[in-house]
Amino acid sequence: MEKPNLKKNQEIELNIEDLSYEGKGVAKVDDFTLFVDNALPNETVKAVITRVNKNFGFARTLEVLKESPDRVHDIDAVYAQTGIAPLSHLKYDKQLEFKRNQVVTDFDKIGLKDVVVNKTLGMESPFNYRNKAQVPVRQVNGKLTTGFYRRRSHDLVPMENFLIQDPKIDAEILRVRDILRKYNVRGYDEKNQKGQIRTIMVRRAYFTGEMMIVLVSRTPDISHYKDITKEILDNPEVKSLFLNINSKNTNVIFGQKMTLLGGKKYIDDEILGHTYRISPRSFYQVNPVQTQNLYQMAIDKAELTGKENVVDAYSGIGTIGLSLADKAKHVTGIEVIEDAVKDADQNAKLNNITNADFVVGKTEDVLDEWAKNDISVDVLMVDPPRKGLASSLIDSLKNIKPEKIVYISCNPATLARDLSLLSDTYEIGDVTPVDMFPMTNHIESVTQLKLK
Ligand SMILES: C[S@@+](CC[C@H](N)C(=O)[O-])C[C@H]1O[C@@H](n2cnc3c(N)ncnc32)[C@H](O)[C@@H]1O
Repeated sequence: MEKPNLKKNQEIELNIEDLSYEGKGVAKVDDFTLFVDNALPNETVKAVITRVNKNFGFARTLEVLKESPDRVHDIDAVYAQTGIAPLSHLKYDKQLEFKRNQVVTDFDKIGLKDVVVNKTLGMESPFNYRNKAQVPVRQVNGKLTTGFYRRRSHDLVPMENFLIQDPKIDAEILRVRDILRKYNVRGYDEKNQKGQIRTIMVRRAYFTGEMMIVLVSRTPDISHYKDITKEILDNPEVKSLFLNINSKNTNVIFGQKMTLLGGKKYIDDEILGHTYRISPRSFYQVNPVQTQNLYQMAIDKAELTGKENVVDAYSGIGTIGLSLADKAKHVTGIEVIEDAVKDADQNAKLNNITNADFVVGKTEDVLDEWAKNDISVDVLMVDPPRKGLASSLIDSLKNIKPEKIVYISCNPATLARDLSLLSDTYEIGDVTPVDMFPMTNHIESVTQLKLK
């Protein structure tokens, strides 16, 4: 392939042919692929080239010259330029179609052409759903400012309405921002490694309204921190306030040191009628409405009769295992983060659940031990991170042979890979994508596997 003579900052007219996995328009210039922000298939756009790599490049739409009927107009184009809502310019029903098509494509690629992929289960109201915000903070024009990153950069786009977050979280971010401004606390200066606050994290429990705030600072020396603590806790919904110190030049949000400034160490929320305790570092699903739909679907696919030993692998704070405990003989959760396991143990007690316990460890290590010791599992629920299941875990599963596996996935590519590896031992049921992340390109799905 001859690389065309394209340069950064060059303006160019492009015909968009497809939508990439990341939700970018795909255009070809003499067979050279450009990924274009805020562009849809069948559109012609005027764009500016933002990067040229060896085999592909990136561009940003400046003007839509010929428009797709699938484009949405009433949402500010600024959202499509940031990583927070990269699909907000696409009609919602088309977003759901796009997500289903991605799953179909990934299954086709791996050779699982016969697996049925159902329609994506969407939301009735696909905005303001997130119960957690991690908002970057910078010093802009001499003021501590909150917003979101422009895509593929750390440039802050100042924002007050974040479109997909709980509006009470958006309001709280502005209130905290103003308190910090009042005491002359500075926003982070990434380039010069100066300034203080780099992120404000807010979690708001959907069912109880309790809020947790974590101020992530480059340095621990925040003057007036007692006044700041008092004013932040003046909002009676804020039940927990932490200061986290992260002095490294890194994309990882939290540093090692997490100090409680005021209130309690956790907040409580409810899912499917159970109460959960959530610590700042624990994984907790971000879309409360769809989480209940997702969990219910997963529990239904487990087809429990009350006699089963169930493993909830990648259990987080125990939400899936505890939601199904009353339908099983016993539940064992496996989770690598110790704090989350402590939360899970606490959550079992809080809900008077006596047939569930949780172990700290990697699922692949724990189940390898179980395979060696002939410990049986009737039903396995797996909800791994994006990288999917370790290959050693697939080997252990072929020895342990649970009757059923329910696979909750947040990455259709690794789901397809893992199901293909298990397909000699398991019958693969239909796959249902569940839209946990409207306006973004992220795809969650649930599948049932039955031992052949
Ligand atoms: C997608 S989250 C699911 C959590 C939980 N099932 C829920 O719905 O809230 C994945 C979880 O797996 C944990 N994790 C990551 N790698 C792991 C591993 N190898 N073994 C066990 N847990 C792991 C993470 O800490 C995280 O809590």
